[in-house]
Amino acid sequence: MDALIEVRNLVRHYRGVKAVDGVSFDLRRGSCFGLLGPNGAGKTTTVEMLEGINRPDSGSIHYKGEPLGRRFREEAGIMFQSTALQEFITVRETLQLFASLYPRTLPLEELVATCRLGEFLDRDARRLSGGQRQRLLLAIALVNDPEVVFLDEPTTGLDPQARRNLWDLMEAIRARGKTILLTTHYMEEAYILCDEIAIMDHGRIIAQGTPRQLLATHFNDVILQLPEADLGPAGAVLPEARLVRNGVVEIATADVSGTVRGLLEAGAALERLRIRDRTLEDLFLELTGRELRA
Ligand SMILES: Nc1ncnc2c1ncn2[C@@H]1O[C@H](COP(=O)(O)OP(=O)(O)OP(=O)(O)O)[C@@H](O)[C@H]1O
Repeated sequence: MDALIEVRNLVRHYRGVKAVDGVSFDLRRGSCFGLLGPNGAGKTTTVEMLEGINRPDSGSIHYKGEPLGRRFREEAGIMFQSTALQEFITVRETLQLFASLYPRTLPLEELVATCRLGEFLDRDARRLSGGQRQRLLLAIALVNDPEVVFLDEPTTGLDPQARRNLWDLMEAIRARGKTILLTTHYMEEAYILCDEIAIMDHGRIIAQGTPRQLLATHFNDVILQLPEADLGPAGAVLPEARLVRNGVVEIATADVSGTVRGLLEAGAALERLRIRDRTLEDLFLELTGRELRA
């Protein structure tokens, strides 16, 4: 897979704040690339520079080997975090309005079917639920049948069901060969949807790779979870790697048998013991010392 977009050494300051501090990556054709990070990491600023709506102080962005220009604008689709929808017009009219801005567009029926807008096509576009609104914004991003789609935190604020619905739509878009750049603070979302992930913090990429690669490179252990109340006297002799979350102790270990034996010998009750794999959330915590959703 070759690079559709090449990003090199992007830097962007806002009055003393280095929002983006030397970011480089390739967006490969047909892939879903995830930019992950906490609030203020620099994701939106990075995406806005790729979208051509925010100018870098330095660095370069090439689309199909050329600086961003008319070709890029015609072939890119953008789903903004918030788009002011026109008052008193329906979903159908909103789509027609956006379609009128492009020389080449997808047929309306196809957009409606892809984004499942059929049920509320004639409703005032401002009277939609959060999930319906995101589906409309996604349809707007697809109106010109783009090659590359930018999705900036598309599922933030949605309930779990609506989030899953949107994931299905994103999968369907990728299955049609589109290239996707997604920003999110949801690890699970990135893990499920993305071929490649870059984790950002303080304007820099601090880790990059496929979700599996990232976890395999950084971890060779699993997490044992046990309610703190069940530790009993073992609490005093616990291995160092422990973390208490909502009353549950987490013990990182590469030697499950040995650790379980040790806990039993030290008097812990293990009926409620759980084992979980490492997640991207753990990776972020390990790399930065902070929780991702801080
Ligand atoms: N227009 C602006 N003027 C001044 N500072 C800004 C502006 N936009 C962003 N910043 C600052 O730049 C940094 C990066 O912000 P950015 O919005 O790119 O992060 P983000 O990772 O997208 O965060 P979020 O997840 O909250 O959207 C933050 O410190 C932010 O306060």
